[in-house]
Order: sequence, then structure tokens, then C-alpha cells
Amino acid sequence: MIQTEIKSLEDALHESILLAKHKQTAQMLSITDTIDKIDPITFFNHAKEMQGERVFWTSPFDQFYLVGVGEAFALSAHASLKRFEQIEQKWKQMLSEVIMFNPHQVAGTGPIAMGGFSFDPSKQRTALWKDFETSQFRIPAYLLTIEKGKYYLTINLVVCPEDHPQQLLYEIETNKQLLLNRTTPLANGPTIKTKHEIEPLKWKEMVSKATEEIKNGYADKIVLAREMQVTFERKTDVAPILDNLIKTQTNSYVFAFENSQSCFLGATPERLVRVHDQQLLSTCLAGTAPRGDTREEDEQIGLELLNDVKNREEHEFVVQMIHEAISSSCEDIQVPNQPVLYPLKNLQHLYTPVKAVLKREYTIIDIVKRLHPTPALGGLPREKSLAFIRENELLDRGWYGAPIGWFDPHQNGEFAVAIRSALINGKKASLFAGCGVVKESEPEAEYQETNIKFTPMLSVLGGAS
Ligand SMILES: C=C(O[C@@H]1C=C(C(=O)O)C=C[C@H]1O)C(=O)O
Repeated sequence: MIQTEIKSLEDALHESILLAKHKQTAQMLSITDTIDKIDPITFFNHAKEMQGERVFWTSPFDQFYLVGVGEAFALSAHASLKRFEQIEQKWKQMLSEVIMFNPHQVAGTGPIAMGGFSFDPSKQRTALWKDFETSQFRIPAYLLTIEKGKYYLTINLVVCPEDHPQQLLYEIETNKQLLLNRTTPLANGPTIKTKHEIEPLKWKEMVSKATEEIKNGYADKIVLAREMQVTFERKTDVAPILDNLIKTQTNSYVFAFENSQSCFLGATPERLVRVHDQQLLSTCLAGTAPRGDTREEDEQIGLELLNDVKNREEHEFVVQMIHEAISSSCEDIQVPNQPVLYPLKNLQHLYTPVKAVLKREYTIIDIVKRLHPTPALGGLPREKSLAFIRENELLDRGWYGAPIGWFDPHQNGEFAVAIRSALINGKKASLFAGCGVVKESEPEAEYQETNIKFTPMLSVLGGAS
């Protein structure tokens, strides 16, 4: 990684092209500077007019936003067991060659990787997820970062020996105008025309089967998910949906990842891991109840959830597993011994935050590898629950329930678990929802729980009833 003082864009281009000529190969360049305030959804909306797919990420806890467009560089891995290592290795290789002009050193600026992993690379793939790879990250060509009320634009690009600085400069200035200096109103949100739940009866039978297997000692917990397919009146526009998710789903990460004709998006409350200056934060979120209609009812439901044996057991499996998974790579691990309530618009969860200090020799990808899937999305024991899901679930989870997020050149990054999500493709979408099955589980109650988990996405897609 070559780190240089900030230059004018023209000088930076000039210098990179000279280097490319000297090495007789393409050269990656990353240049970051502050910009005037811009609304992240407006930026995302404008980016639609540009070539290249868009990426969106916001974390609810610190008003942090990342909005990317285009792809300066791609990292992907074969669907083998070593997919996390492959991504890490390609990332390190890229970093060793990029020239960076970034005087700000703010987390999430510069050549950052945004993307995710599929839930289970061993599961038979279907056409549903054809536009997504099993492990895929993108270094966006244009990246808006909003951090602590400050606005940054990073431009990442690959220059070739034969490029001309003036020509590149012209292209960049044109794109900057398009992204930053316009006011285009948001399109209307979508309206759902049809809704179709995939095999609800078979799903409930599968829950019974899992419960039986658990009672017979096969496993302690198995998380089972299902799909709802919807169609729209018109081809959907993603920006108004994201806008609506941000406004309605507080306490949630809002994300979107476009690939070809598809867009995977959602509002998930579940952090997998965050690393900032070696400070690690992970989250156990498992155990679910609805919200009450009145304050008294809500508090009563919350109290019952906190004292419910089944939900506490489901939750405890996750707490234990996270603790074990990070123990060799972290120091100073702090885990509260009681969960608290985590309220969302439509439901509430049991929540235990886990804090630790990440040892210098480990990276956020090492932690993602160890944590995924936690028993909040897979089960316990991991391999047995995954085998059950692989064999019995009527769903290609793709990126649903899997790590989605970003990481930067300074070992900062954050991953959420991609639940409360949907895969949109033109006039249709698939929504996903799952729940933890333990020995006390009742198929009808689990079915109702997944219905509530569909609600946040359904309502922003124009179809909650
Ligand atoms: C699987 C989902 O949610 C997970 C399962 C939960 C549960 O079973 O109580 C709670 C939160 C999530 O960890 C989903 O929303 O699709």
C-alpha cells in the first residue's frame, strides 16, 4: 500500500499513469476528499443514472453511511471451504498495490470492500440467486462516506499505461456533477400486486420434524426459514424502499447490494461483528416476541420474553457460541450474564452485546469466519443443524442470513446478519424469514413468528395488511 499526501485529482491521475507506464501494467488509485453535505438516499438515487451497480449501508448506532456506485475492483472466492481466506488474500494483494491519497484516515474512506457471503456454499444453488456469487466484495468506483457529520467522497479507479489524465479527469468531473449537483425527486415506492407463501404446510411439517429430531438428541437448535414471493404493479425502484426502511426500521442496519438485474436489501437488527481500532463488538440476538398495542401490554410481553424458558435457551446457545468463537482471537472479553430487550417496530428480541479487544494478528474476516453461522441463524451443533437445513429447507437462502458488510485498509469494518431482507428483481421479489426451533417449539407459533418477521419488508414494499 502506497500512502501519499493529498494532491489535486489531476496530479494524482498523472502520477498513477506514470507509474502504470513504468510498471507496464494497470495501476489502482484511490483518492479521498471532503465534500459538501448530501443526503445519502439522494446520492444513491442519482447514482442510478451512472453506469455500475450500487451498494448502500447504514448503521443505526452512529449515523454512519456508505453509498457506493460502480466497481473499481472485485474480490470473489470459489465456493470452497477456504472462501474467507481467499477473500482476505485477494484483499491484501490489492492493498499492497494501490496508491492512496487520503489525508483523512477516517474509518470507511479510501479503497474499502463492500459485500457479503452466501449462507451455505454447500447448498445446491438455484436460479433465484444467479446474479450473486457465494463470496463477493466490491471496491466501489465512487464512494460516499458519512461519519460524525462529515462527508467524504472517495474515487477508486484503475488506470492503464495508455490512459490520458485529461480524459479521465473529464469523466470523473462529469460523474461527480451527476452524483452531487442535482435535485432529482425520489420515485414512488412500489405496490404489491400478488403475494405467495412458499409451501406453508410443508414448512410447518418440517418444523415438527426438526422438533422430533431435537427431542431424539440429534441437535439442540435448528433455525428454519421460508420464502414469500411477491409481484409488483411496476418495475421497482430501490431508493424509495431504502428511504422508507431508514424511516420505519430504527435500531436496524439498512443495506442494499445490486448485482446485474437483482438487488438484495433489508433492515436487519442483528450485528455480527464490528471492529474499530481493535475494539470488537458482537451481538447475540435470538428470542422473539411481538410488540404490544399499549405500553402496559408491550411491557408485559417483554417481561414474559425475558422470563421465557424456551426463548432464554435459544438465546443462551448463541451467547455461549459467540464467546467460544472469539476466545482465541480476542482479549478482555465482556459478556453480560443477562439479556435485555431489543425493541423493533414490529417485534422485540432478547439481546446480549459482547465486547472484546481483537488481537493484532487477527482481522475482521477471521472473526466473520469463526462466527458464521451463529446458532441464531444455523443452530447447534453447527454442522448437524446445517446438514438438516441443507436437506430439508425448501429454500435457497443465498445471502439471506449471512454476513453482509464492509472493511477498510485500517482493519476497521462491520458485518450484519442479512435477515429481514428481500431479493428484488424487476417486477418480483422474494422475502425471507426464519426462526429458531428447539424441543419445545410449536409449528403454528413458529409460523406466526416468521409472519411477523416478514412485516418490516412487506410494509416498505407496499403490501403489509
Ligand atoms: C432468522 C431470523 O431471525 C433470527 C431468529 C430469531 C429467533 O428465532 O428468535 C431472532 C432474531 C434472529 O437472530 C429472521 O428474522 O429471519
